[in-house]
Amino acid sequence: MSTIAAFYGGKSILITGATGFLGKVLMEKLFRTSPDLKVIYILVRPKAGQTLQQRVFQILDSKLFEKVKEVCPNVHEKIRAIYADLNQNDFAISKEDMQELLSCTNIIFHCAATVRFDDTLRHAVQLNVTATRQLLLMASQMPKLEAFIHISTAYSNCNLKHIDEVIYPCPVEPKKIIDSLEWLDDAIIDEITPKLIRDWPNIYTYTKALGEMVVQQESRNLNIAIIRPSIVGATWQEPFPGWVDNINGPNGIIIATGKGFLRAIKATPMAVADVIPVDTVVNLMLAVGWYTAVHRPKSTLVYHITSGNMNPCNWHKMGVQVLATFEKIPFERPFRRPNANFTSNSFTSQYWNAVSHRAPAIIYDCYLRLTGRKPRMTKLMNRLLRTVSMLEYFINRSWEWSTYNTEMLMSELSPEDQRG
Ligand SMILES: CCCCCCCCCCCCCCCCCCCCCCCC(=O)SCCNC(=O)CCNC(=O)[C@H](O)C(C)(C)COP(=O)(O)OP(=O)(O)OC[C@H]1O[C@@H](n2cnc3c(N)ncnc32)[C@H](O)[C@@H]1OP(=O)(O)O
Ligand SMILES: NC(=O)C1=CN([C@@H]2O[C@H](COP(=O)(O)OP(=O)(O)OC[C@H]3O[C@@H](n4cnc5c(N)ncnc54)[C@H](OP(=O)(O)O)[C@@H]3O)[C@@H](O)[C@H]2O)C=CC1
Repeated sequence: MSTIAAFYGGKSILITGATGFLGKVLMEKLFRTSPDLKVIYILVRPKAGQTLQQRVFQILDSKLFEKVKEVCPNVHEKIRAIYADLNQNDFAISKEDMQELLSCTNIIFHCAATVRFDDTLRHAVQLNVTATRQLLLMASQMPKLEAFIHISTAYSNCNLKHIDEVIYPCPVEPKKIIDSLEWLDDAIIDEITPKLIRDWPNIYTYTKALGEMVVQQESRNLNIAIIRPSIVGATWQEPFPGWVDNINGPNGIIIATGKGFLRAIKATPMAVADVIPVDTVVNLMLAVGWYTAVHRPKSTLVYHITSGNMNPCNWHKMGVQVLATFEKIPFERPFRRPNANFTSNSFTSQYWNAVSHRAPAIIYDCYLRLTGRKPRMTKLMNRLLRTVSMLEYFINRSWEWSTYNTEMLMSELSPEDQRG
């Protein structure tokens, strides 16, 4: 049996963000490879009219968990959904649940965050900074805690070209920002946000950098590690290839290309497409949890999980592969035949947006109106182009991430664990 899988046997694990993309795959891998773990606590909030139990059942009944049912038939008894809203300062966790978390938790994987690029600063600070601080305070009251694994992003310092596995200081102390947000009104916050985030491209990456500083400043005597994945894509191998459940990052753009909505995107074709499969990220998370708990490094180690220096791909190659795939396996009833290109400059991009995106959408909506149906294409196209505009920063640049710590960790693993 794998050393790492054996380590999680009998453990009580707390996962925040377990209902998210990364959290679900982490939960699945834990149940499938360490079915003798004691319990996984997940902080869940009601969403889209579903209760906690309904959300948990929906996740456990999904295709992603098919293999888990075979190896861990009592999985329902090993998962403990705890009501929590990270927007609330005390997470709105009941006294009884809090008592159980504080007294029983051995490992914490903190995945919860807002990953929206256009969130408000107030909401993003609440989730990506204040909630992290609150969880660290909780962790400091857990006598059995062996490791706290914080999930950040490889883009938390994307204002730098070369990024090392270290925590970089932010221009403004997180505590000062948290305190200011308590009395500033939204209008003032909106006005000062561009100046505050400086050369960060969006509020998401900026607040993830602040979150890392909070981890460093409030680590107390906790045994902590930070993991920075790049762009997390669909599963490569486990539990089966090609699983993804969101339209974030490349996923939405690829779908829009396949449906024939997107015909051109402003990208640097030779820029590194640093996409990393979600199961690869989860394998590293479990390895980091084991290493941090067993070897107890003297300081908070940062681990980059990126593909650019191991198995580099670029956006051109990815685009060609995407189009070839849709040639072989087309969507049903696409808006148009998939045929997209990268444009290199803003004027050409604006031209294609007008001619190949907005005009066809308007014409199609006229057709819908004439045939007595509700127009929807212009709204969808505007949303898609807004999404593309937010992603353009990341597809017109390349970064170099050092991976010394990740390589060191890999060298500590058994051959079986190195295979993941
Ligand atoms: C040579 C051949 C060339 C071929 C070119 C074409 C091929 C292309 C393939 C390769 C290119 C791929 C480029 C991708 C670039 C990836 C870069 C990503 C970088 C991320 C760096 C950081 C990674 C992280 O650390 S965190 C995870 C990343 N976070 C995100 O990705 C979040 C980004 N998304 C957002 O912030 C929001 O979704 C936002 C603001 C962009 C849109 O918000 P909005 O409120 O408008 O939408 P939603 O509420 O999300 O959804 C409303 C509605 O719109 C639909 N929708 C939303 N996004 C997309 C989308 N991308 N594509 C399609 N549809 C989308 C969504 O379904 C909703 O529909 P409803 O019916 O209203 O629910
Ligand atoms: N996806 C990617 O490409 C990358 C992601 N990351 C990091 O990985 C982590 C997970 O990302 P990912 O899984 O993609 O994100 P998702 O948006 O899929 O999941 C976010 C999770 O956070 C939870 N959450 C958000 N707000 C609250 C709240 N107020 N109270 C309780 N829970 C809340 C969500 O719960 P709910 O289901 O109720 O909304 C969900 O479980 C994040 O920290 C992100 O920064 C890093 C690099 C790349």
